[in-house]
Amino acid sequence: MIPFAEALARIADHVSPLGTETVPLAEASGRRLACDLTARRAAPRAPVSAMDGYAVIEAATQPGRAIAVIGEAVAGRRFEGRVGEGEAVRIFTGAPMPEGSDYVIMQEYATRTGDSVTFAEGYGPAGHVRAMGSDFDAGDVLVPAGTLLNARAMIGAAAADVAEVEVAVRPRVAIIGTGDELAVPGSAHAVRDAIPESVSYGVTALVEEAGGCVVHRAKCPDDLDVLTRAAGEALVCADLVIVTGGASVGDRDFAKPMFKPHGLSVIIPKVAIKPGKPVWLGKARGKIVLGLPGNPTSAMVTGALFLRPIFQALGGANASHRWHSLPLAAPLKATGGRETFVRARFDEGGLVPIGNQDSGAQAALLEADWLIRCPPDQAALAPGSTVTAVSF
Ligand SMILES: Nc1nc2c(c(=O)[nH]1)N[C@H]1C(S)=C(S)[C@@H](COP(=O)(O)OP(=O)(O)OC[C@H]3O[C@@H](n4cnc5c(N)ncnc54)[C@H](O)[C@@H]3O)O[C@H]1N2
Ligand code: MOO
Repeated sequence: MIPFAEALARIADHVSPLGTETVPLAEASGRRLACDLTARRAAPRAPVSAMDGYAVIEAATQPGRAIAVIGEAVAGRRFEGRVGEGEAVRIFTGAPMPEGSDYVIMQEYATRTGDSVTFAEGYGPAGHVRAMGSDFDAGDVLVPAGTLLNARAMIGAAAADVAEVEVAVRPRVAIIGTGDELAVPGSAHAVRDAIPESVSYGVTALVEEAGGCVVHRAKCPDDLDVLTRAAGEALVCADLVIVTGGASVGDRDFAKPMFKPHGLSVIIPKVAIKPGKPVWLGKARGKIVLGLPGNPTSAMVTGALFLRPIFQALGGANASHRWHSLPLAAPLKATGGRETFVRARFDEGGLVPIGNQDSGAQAALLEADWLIRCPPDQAALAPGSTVTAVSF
């Protein structure tokens, strides 16, 4: 059994990048960026209006005095002339500010009569002008290499004005669920002693969130021959094979033995964490194999803690977690001899450990969106204490 920090270090040491490919921007969502994306132009490229209204010279404008409207500026087509004192240009949101103007009065304060406009009291103090470069400058790195292109990052990528992006090759993942008791969801109720196979569904979602693609799924009984064949098939079609269950010490725990004939070398044997100490990592036929414990909560906790760094490493990024220092809003129990990841939810006042900390829990997972990282033998903590946590 090795400490969690050592397990993360071994992932960084043993999991190599799969390489990169270029894809059209429209297909880049969910992919991991391989190179920095740099802005070709500032945004805005010139000062622009933030409102629909009238562009004027602030110092030369006063409420109640009619001024001449000399033209129009729209987003994508500027007014080519110059605004002078006592003049206004009709302007719309996003339009470049006409030369000479420095201020936009919202149309809600304007009364238009033919070619002149009068403004009501109270239009200030904001001038509603977005300064050139106020969003970003030419040459700024908008999206750094290694970023998983989520919704917000896609905006930055497109704003960088690129048609295609270089991304990490999407890891192909196979998931093998092991256990005689497992039935396809929808069929378990009809079979005595069967349970719905839930873990692979959660693991699939974790894989997809991390930028991977599940290419193969199998659900196998605890039969070493069957499992060994399943391991062989999975190793052919995937870059990463995830096997769930059978990781412990029971007579029918075959997760490691099923990979032995395929040349398994163990990188992480088990990890001194709670829950999930049976989690393991190895390599077989040049592919990464991750073994997750069968208990659903243990599988999700270890999945979250290990899949993220594995995908980062496969994608050529630094393998790391984003740890947060957050306050406790409820008491936290003392930890035992293993580093412990307490499932918690975030309330207004801070983190609240959820009631059911059983590693076999399924229903309680829905409540928990944070993991509190507790060192071994930590004393009980009172509300208000600061803890280290990672999103779950
Ligand atoms: N004598 C010992 N027993 C156990 C130890 C130990 O150190 N000594 N470790 C315990 C810990 S910790 C865990 S975690 C579990 C993990 O065991 P396995 O990885 O071998 O998991 P299974 O025995 O196959 O299953 C455990 C539990 O989870 C259910 N399960 C399994 N797969 C799924 C699935 N895909 N979907 C839903 N539920 C699943 C299974 O039915 C069992 O109830 O071992 C402890 N034992
Ligand atoms: O560590 Mo196991 O994953 O607690 O039940």
